[in-house]
Parts: sequence; C-alpha cells; structure tokens
Amino acid sequence: MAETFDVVVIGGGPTGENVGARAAAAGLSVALVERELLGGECSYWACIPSKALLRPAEAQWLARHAPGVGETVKGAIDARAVLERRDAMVQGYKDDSQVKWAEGAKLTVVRGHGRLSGPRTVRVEGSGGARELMARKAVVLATGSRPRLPDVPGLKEARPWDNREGTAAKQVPRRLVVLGGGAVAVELAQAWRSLGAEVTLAQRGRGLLSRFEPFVSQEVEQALRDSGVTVRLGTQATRVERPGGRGEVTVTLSTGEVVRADELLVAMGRVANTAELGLETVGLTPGKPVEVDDQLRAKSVEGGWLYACGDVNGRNLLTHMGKYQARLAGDHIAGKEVRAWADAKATPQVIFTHPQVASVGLTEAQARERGLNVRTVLTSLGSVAGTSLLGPGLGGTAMLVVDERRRVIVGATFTGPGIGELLHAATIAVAGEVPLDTLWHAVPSFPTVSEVWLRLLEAYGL
Ligand SMILES: Cc1cc2nc3c(=O)[nH]c(=O)nc-3n(C[C@H](O)[C@H](O)[C@H](O)COP(=O)(O)OP(=O)(O)OC[C@H]3O[C@@H](n4cnc5c(N)ncnc54)[C@H](O)[C@@H]3O)c2cc1C
Ligand SMILES: NC(=O)c1ccc[n+]([C@@H]2O[C@H](COP(=O)([O-])OP(=O)(O)OC[C@H]3O[C@@H](n4cnc5c(N)ncnc54)[C@H](O)[C@@H]3O)[C@@H](O)[C@H]2O)c1
Repeated sequence: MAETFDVVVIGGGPTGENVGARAAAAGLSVALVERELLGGECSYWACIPSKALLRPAEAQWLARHAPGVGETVKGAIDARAVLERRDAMVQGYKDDSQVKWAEGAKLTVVRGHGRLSGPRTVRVEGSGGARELMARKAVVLATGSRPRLPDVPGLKEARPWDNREGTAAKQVPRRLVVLGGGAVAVELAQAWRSLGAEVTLAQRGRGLLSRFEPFVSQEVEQALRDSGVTVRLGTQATRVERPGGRGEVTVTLSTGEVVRADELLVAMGRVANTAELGLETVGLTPGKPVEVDDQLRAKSVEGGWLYACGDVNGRNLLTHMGKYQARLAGDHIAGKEVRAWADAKATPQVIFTHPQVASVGLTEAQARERGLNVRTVLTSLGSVAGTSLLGPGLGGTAMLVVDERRRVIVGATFTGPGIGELLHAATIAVAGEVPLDTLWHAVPSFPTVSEVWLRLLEAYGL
C-alpha cells in the first residue's frame, strides 16, 4: 500500500532539505527521501570540508601580511589540526543533527534510494525493504550531481580521488596531481599545497576558472604559483598508469611531460544524478540534467507535478542557487506565484582561494553575447586605504560591467583578501537594478575596502 504525502522530495542535500522545509512551513506534508547522509554532498564532501581545509591557509596568508604580525608567523600549518577541524565541521560524517533539524521542520525522513515508478509515485529501496510513496501535489527531484570522469586511458583503473577523497582524505599525500582548472581544482590544489603536499595542476584550457573575467584567471594562476603549486596550462592527461590502482601514479600529459605522484585528483566537472531515477517512467531521458521552467517544473512532463531543483537541473551548480530554487519551488507547490530569474542574471559565486574571487551576474563577454551595450570599469583594490591597512602587498582587482542603456550594473567581479564578504553589495545592485546615480549616494564607510565602490563609480564618470 502506498503511503501518501502532499510532497515527496528525492534527495536530502541542501536543496532537498530547503524545498521540503518551505513546503512543510506552508502546512503541507512532506516525505524527504535520502539514500546516504542528510545534508548531501555539500555538507560532507564539497563546500564545508573544502572551506575548512582552505581557511587556515588564508588566515596564515593574511597574518603574514599584517604589519608587526608577519614576522611572528613562522613555520608550517599543523595539518593534523586542520584535518581534525575538517572532521568536526563534517560532524564525523554523521547526519544526526540534520535529521533532528528535519524532524523539527516537520519533514518525514525516509531512508533509501528513491526512484520514480510513474506519475506522482516514488519507490524507495532501503535496508528495511521497499516502500511506495504517493504525492498528492508534487514530486521534487533534488538528487544533485556526481563527478565526471573523462575517458582517459588508465584513469578509472588508477582509482583517482574525486571530490570525496579530495576533501575527506585522512593524510596529506606527499605529491598530488590535480586534473582540471575549475573551482574544485583551484581550491583543492591550494588547500593540499598549504598542508604540505607538492601539487601539480594540469588544465586543458589556456586559463583557470574560465567562466570568470579573464583577469581572474591570471591572478589565480599567479596566486597558485606563489603558494608553490606547479601549474600546467593548455595540456591534458593522455594516459594514466598505476598498476593495481595503488602506489605511485604516473600521468602523461599531452605536452609529453610525465608527472609522478602519490595521488591523483580529478576535478573535471559534474554529471547530474539522473541515471537511476526512473525518469523513463515519465517520458524523460535518464543520465541528463532535468530541464526546468522558471517555476522549477520539469519541461515536457504533463500536469506540472514534477519539479527539479539544484545541481540535478544543471542551471547553476552552487548550493545557494539550489537553495534559492528550493525556496521558490516550495512556495510554488504551496500555491504562490514565483519566477526564478536570479539564475539567469544575478548568480553570485565566491572562490575561496587566497586571494578570494567573487563575482555576480554577467561577465563582459556574456553581456555582449546578450546584445547589451556595455561599458566596463576596472580599478585596483590597492587604491583605497582600507586595503592598505590590511597590510602591504595585499591587493586585487574590481570590475563592473554596466549596461549603458539603463545605467545599471549587470555584472561585477572582485579579487582580493576576504573579498567574498564584499560581494553581497554587488548582488543587491545587480539583482535590484539600482541605477548608478542612486548608487552614488550609497556611501561606503572609511576606511573599509568597500570604498573601492567609489573608485569604480568615479572611473565610470560620476
Ligand atoms: C569540492 C566542492 C566544493 C564546493 N564548494 C562549494 C561552495 O563553496 N559553495 C557553493 O555554493 N557550492 C559549492 N559546491 C557545489 C555544491 O556542492 C553543490 O552545488 C550542492 O551540493 C548541490 O546541492 P544539491 O542539494 O542540489 O545536491 P547534493 O548536495 O549533491 O545532494 C543530493 C542528495 O541527494 C541524494 N540522492 C541522490 N540520488 C538519490 C536517490 N535516487 N534517492 C535518494 N537520495 C538520493 C544524495 O545522497 C545527496 O545527499 C562545491 C562542490 C564541490 C564538488
Ligand atoms: N566555491 C565555489 O563556489 C565552488 C567550489 C567548488 C565547486 N563549485 C561548483 O561545483 C561544480 C563542479 O566544479 P568543477 O571544478 O568540477 O567543474 P568546473 O566545470 O568548474 O571545471 C571543470 C574543469 O575541468 C576541465 N575539463 C573538463 N573536461 C576535461 C577534459 N576532458 N580534460 C581536461 N580538462 C577537462 C575544464 O576545462 C574545467 O577547467 C562547478 O559548477 C562549481 O561552480 C563551486
């Protein structure tokens, strides 16, 4: 006999938890199906542990630049203490506190692998057997993503690290090769280097973090080199050898260079978790992201009962954007009118390297592709007293992309120490379409790094 709920959510990561909580807060009954740990990839093997691994290196870097302090900060980071802190931040890979939270939010947690077995029905297979769940109003797919493993000869057999081992390893490898040049690659390369590993990063493209403004790539490359990471650009692995999948790994690059290491980390993008989700029972194609409309409903499924939020829909693979979609989907299921527009024009992101990278909205290239008449302004972070006070040698760059027709900011990018905390001002300006002439009256305090906003507006001509 099927158990009936108003809403059945498959996947209890940050997205699934939030959509469930939002719907439950509106008075709907919600089943939250999770096959592993409530809290998802983000809590245990992605955002949280990677930031826990990176934070000490940033603190050390900032302290070393602080006048009068730098000289006192000598020696290497205590890797054991950092790994212990990481373990604490991931709650020892246990989800008791998240379960408690979910129960407090009136969600019924169902353990097991969920899959659609037809319209509005979900079959859950867990250790206690199979259960059939029926959804009166909606089924929400929030199953996230998994790492993409390219078809490089010998790569799979070499048993490489992905984001799981790359964030959960119990020991620091002596030598680490990182394949990829996106967010995961740059963050984890710098993290493991700071803990003592010799790191070589090999990236196929000509630059790192290619989705950002081009200056970001150059600055992050320099920062990685300054941290002691060996960076190889415009190259990719053509062969990987590791007899028996253990011990030394040998990576041959397309340039002919051979790199030997103790571990190999693959950070080459993600694949939506839709392969074993029963999508075929409702006319969708397994293995691909579930395409959604602006109400987060799966396109081409009749009746509007199937939603997909977070990494699984491929819109924006970021926790905060998954949670944004989740809030809107939860509201829509509860009967409110919603439209998810921030995805397309005001997505913020912070890369937690030192220096940090923070951006929101469109890059100059994206804005031009959309046919906007744009003008950019660029300034150095070092131009304000707030940055100088952090210490000599700390700088960065700030850039705005302005839509000339409307005189509003459509994109902003910053690099610099702790700059992620400056981003929300830009996100408000972009999402709120605040006219530049109004922004001129948003006075930043002296002497904060935020005064860079003044320099940017002056550079624009205000
Ligand atoms: C190393 C790394 C660092 C990152 N750092 C950041 C960061 O700093 N900031 C940021 O915003 N983003 C970051 N991300 C991206 C972020 O982790 C994802 O965008 C986020 O986890 C997506 O949340 P989600 O709920 O959609 O999916 P997930 O977190 O992947 O959760 C999906 C859940 O669904 C469960 N599940 C899957 N299939 C089924 C099924 N059939 N039945 C039952 N349960 C199922 C899974 O077990 C999992 O618990 C990082 C990613 C990586 C890899
Ligand atoms: N701080 C953050 O916000 C943060 C941190 C980590 C991850 N994330 C998110 O998680 C997602 C996954 O990150 P990611 O770094 O794995 O993916 P990504 O898409 O950001 O980067 C993938 C990288 O792999 C390279 N690549 C892809 N295929 C390749 C191939 N066959 N050979 C060689 N190189 C190849 C690409 O050039 C690119 O540099 C991203 O969407 C990212 O935004 C966010």
